[in-house]
Amino acid sequence: MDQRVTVRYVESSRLPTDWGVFTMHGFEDPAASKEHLVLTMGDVGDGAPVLARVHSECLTGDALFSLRCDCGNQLEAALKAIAETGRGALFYLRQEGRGIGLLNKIRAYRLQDEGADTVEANEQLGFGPDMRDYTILGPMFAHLAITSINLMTNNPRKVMALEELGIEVLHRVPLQTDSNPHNEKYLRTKGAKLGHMFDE
Ligand SMILES: Nc1nc2c(ncn2[C@@H]2O[C@H](COP(=O)(O)OP(=O)(O)OP(=O)(O)O)[C@@H](O)[C@H]2O)c(=O)[nH]1
Ligand SMILES: [Zn+2]
Repeated sequence: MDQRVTVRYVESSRLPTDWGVFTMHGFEDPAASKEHLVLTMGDVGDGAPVLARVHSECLTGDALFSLRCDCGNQLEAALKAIAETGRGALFYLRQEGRGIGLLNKIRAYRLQDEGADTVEANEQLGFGPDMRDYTILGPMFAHLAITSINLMTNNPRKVMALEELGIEVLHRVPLQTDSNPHNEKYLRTKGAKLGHMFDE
């Protein structure tokens, strides 16, 4: 395992939602001063493949109803799918703004307001297009004894990152939600520059 990964399990509790009652597991990464969550339903440690979502924090989309992206809709769709299946895991990683943080995301949005796309905006700020590090997932998967998943994502790089961690990704389950006039360009750029797979 990566020597820098210091993620530790802390505690679990119930988390009732509109779609069902999840168990919420808290993890801390003291070296990075980050706190991560996993919501599970059912017995995810029994060895059978688990329906899973690895969701990156997007405060604006997940909590503030922003139409600039598809994050809030994806979060809701993933939780619903897990509840309908009765078993699954949603990893909620505090990697806001593809790892650049909330305030830098606002800087990037400002550049996008002036015409840049999401990749150009990151680059103008001196960041790579996607600064996320998925190695933090290693201890979280190990704690939950999940070794094999069906992953809800449109991002093939996420699939590769998980396989590199030793997690078997049996299927990629597309997680597409409706576009709107505010996120059309964002979704187009993800498809054209970041490799995301979308059906027309
Ligand atoms: N830097 C930056 N980050 C953004 C922007 N819009 C959304 N994000 C962040 O992007 C992350 C979500 O990543 P996405 O690229 O939308 O999707 P993904 O996780 O790679 O792929 P899926 O699994 O298909 O959702 C969240 O952390 C958001 O905060 C943006 O314009 N600039
Ligand atoms: Zn978002």
